[in-house]
Amino acid sequence: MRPTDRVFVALDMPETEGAKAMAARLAGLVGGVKLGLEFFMAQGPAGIRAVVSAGDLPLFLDLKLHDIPNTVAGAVRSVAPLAPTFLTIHAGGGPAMVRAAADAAAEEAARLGLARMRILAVTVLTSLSDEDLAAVGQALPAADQVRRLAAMAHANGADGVVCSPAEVALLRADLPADFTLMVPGIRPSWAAVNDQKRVMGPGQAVAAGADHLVIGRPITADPDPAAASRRIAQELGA
Ligand SMILES: O=c1ccn([C@@H]2O[C@H](COP(=O)(O)O)[C@@H](O)[C@H]2O)c(=O)[nH]1
Repeated sequence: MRPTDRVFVALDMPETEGAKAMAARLAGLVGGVKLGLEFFMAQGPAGIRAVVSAGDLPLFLDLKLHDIPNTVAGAVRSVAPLAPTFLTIHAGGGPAMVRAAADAAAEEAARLGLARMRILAVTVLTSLSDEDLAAVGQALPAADQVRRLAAMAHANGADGVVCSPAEVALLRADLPADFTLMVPGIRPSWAAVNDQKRVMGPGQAVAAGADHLVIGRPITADPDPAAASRRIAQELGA
């Protein structure tokens, strides 16, 4: 994999034209686009299609589905025609929900004749610290909770997890090499940390074993997003 292919740029914005322009500008400098709740709530599936075709890049659809198994399976079927490479669900939805999502992804791919989207389970959001977890009644440190959720997600058919860079090395030791580690909370030394709590630089995260990096504001809020992407690519060894 080329170093730039590891990076999914998070296009957290509500407007199609802005997201299309950013995707087109970054084509060749990143491996794919990540579209999430802000964009999907505003523009829906039609907006997603427009952005993907503007950059001709793989799609990571970060909807973080979290509901009862039947509802999540239905949502997975509903987004399958968008042919995302990756789709997120929340691991906290439990074993039956993870299994329902994985089964729905496989069934729908076979029915539509598409490549199967890879289901990624979000473990503990990178914006949460150990203290934040305690405040919502989770006594375990974040790293322990991430390990527990990742093992559960793997056992129930998920293709990988979303975790912070701080847990990558632990999960690499626990889980098979083909279990995808998708890693946000990436902050080059020159970028603001913002609301993220468990962060690391891009080079360090890949050295620890991350497959893909999710990077938003360090690229999209930079006055020159293409130059920021090139700086990150250099740090990854391009
Ligand atoms: O635990 C998580 C899960 C998802 N994200 C998403 O990644 C990007 C990060 O954007 P930055 O601007 O680089 O902070 C964003 O779209 C989140 O929704 C995450 O940060 N942490």
